[in-house]
Amino acid sequence: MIELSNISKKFGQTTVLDDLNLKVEAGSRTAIVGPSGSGKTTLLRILAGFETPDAGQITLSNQVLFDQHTFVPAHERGIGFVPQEGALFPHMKVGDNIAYGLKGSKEENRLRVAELMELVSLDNRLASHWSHEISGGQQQRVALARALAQKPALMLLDEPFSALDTGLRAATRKATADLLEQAGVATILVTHDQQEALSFASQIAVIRNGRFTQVGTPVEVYSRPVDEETALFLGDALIFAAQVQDGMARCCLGDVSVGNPHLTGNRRIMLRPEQLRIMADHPQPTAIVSEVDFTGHLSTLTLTSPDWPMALQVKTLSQQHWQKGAAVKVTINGQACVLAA
Ligand SMILES: Nc1ncnc2c1ncn2[C@@H]1O[C@H](COP(=O)(O)OP(=O)(O)OP(=O)(O)O)[C@@H](O)[C@H]1O
Repeated sequence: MIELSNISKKFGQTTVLDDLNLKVEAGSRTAIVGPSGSGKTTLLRILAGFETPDAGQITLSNQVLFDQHTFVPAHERGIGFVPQEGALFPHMKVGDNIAYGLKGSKEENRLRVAELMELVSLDNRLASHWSHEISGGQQQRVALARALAQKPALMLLDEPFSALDTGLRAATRKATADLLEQAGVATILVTHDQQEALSFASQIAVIRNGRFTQVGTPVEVYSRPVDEETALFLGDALIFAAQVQDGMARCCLGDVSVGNPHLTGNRRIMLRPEQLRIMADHPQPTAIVSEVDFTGHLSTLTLTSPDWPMALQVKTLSQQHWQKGAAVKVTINGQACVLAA
């Protein structure tokens, strides 16, 4: 569907995008996730046609959009773009915002606007409101409806949910994902929020300093991150020194499978906190709970043991028996991930 090959971009002497390659299949959802300043918006603007790369090639359904001889302008790309904020024209009513760019008669456009508003679950009566008279979540839906009006094959979303509060954010994200899937529109979402990326997309591209450090499914990048920085960026991680041999890693918590018999030597391994099983009232405890930070649903336990080189901090489901001084047994579920040296 859309394919980027060797895309690079400099602003002055600074390399902002460095040799990026990515494929997005028709009708699929990809999230580009990375810290502030990593180049996400620049990449999205390049795909939309608002910015020109210095090198590389972009093709959409086998049509070259950009290479050293070709530059298809934004309005000819058939790509929808919902920017971070300020997406709506303030001097236009909601209905006119959505109709902007529609080419039909007045009556045809009115019907199409009603159809699009229904698609994004907006009450049709809002069509006659000014954009500042509707909520942030509704404004995002209007922006989405306006982009969908062009029947794009590809939709670009630049942190479209960032201005919304937590509850509305999750609901709008789910509604957006569902409607784009129903419409069969491929989507690229840019976000610095790893949970948003993992929940929204079927393909995650992790970007750091203008390079993709890893591209894979949400489960792959979360449970098998390539390096420590990617591991920590995608969620809480426990990282240990380990001796790796014959598909097993020996670390301070015991032996754990790494799933790959070819890895050997002194390595660093990663576990996600949910892989630790912490049992109170066990006949053979291995650690002591030295701190409990209760935050409602979850508590952070600080665990210490004379056999460990350092204390472990583990976020886990709150339980009444997590008391300071409790003796616990700690075991590992699943496989550890061996990080790049
Ligand atoms: N037009 C420009 N001229 C010069 N430098 C720019 C320009 N646009 C972006 N940059 C720089 O490129 C780098 C990447 O910016 P970009 O906005 O793509 O990052 P981002 O990952 O989207 O960040 P954020 O999450 O904060 O929006 C930054 O260092 C930024 O200052």
